[in-house]
Amino acid sequence: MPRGLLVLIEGLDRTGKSTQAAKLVESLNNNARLVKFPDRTTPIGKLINQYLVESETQLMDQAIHLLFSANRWEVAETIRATLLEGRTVVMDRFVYSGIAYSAAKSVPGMDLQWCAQPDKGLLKPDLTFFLSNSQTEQRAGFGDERYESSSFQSKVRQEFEIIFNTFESPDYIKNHMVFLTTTGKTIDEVHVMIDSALKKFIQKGIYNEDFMYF
Ligand SMILES: Nc1ncnc2c1ncn2[C@@H]1O[C@H](COP(=O)(O)OP(=O)(O)O)[C@@H](O)[C@H]1O
Ligand SMILES: Cc1cn([C@H]2C[C@H](O)[C@@H](COP(=O)(O)OP(=O)(O)O)O2)c(=O)[nH]c1=O
Repeated sequence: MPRGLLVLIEGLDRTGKSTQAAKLVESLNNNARLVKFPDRTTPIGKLINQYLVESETQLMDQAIHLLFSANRWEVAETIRATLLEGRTVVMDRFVYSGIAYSAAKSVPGMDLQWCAQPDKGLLKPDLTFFLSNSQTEQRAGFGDERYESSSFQSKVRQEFEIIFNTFESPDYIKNHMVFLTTTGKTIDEVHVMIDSALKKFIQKGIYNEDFMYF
């Protein structure tokens, strides 16, 4: 039995990632599994949630970075097992967010290499969608959480670009990443873009049984 596909939906805050991840899983007849990061339901995830929603919660930037990474390692084995069952796993954020948001803080010593280290060894997605939207600040809920300010988001965007160009080969970017601008597009229109890119990816037959790793 062929393994399932590991699909990632990435992007800045309120770009429609969760909406699209849920729609994608639904369109795969619920045979796919949705995994959202941060997973706020685990004990580590509860701490992360507190940090994000309560501005008075203080944690060293290094500590919260490691908690976000640990939150991914908590479910790493479940993700692998699901893929080996032949089911697709759709992730809503993953390692790229972990590196980009922490690096955007410009904390001395927390450079890209430092930020990337704790996630080394996690499975790398077969296909990543990166959603961009220039109107997210007008969306419901923007500004409710710690990182949701225009200036910080624009720093995060720059870090994402640096990460893709530093850590990923042009070949990986060409074959395994899809950048979608969704400004002015409805939820359904974005879904159609994602669905057709996924079908094209499967048709090309680029992914194989071997897993890739960060
Ligand atoms: N294409 C779209 N057009 C308009 N509103 C959208 C679109 N996609 C998502 N939204 C809305 O924007 C808000 C944030 O969407 P969400 O999927 O939670 O984003 P994220 O997971 O990236 O933070 C929600 O209120 C959602 O209904
Ligand atoms: C997964 C992850 C998210 N984050 C940040 C991004 C978001 O600002 C915040 C919460 O993520 P998320 O719940 O996806 O927020 P949103 O729905 O607004 O996109 O946590 C990190 O800083 N590091 C990480 O490793």
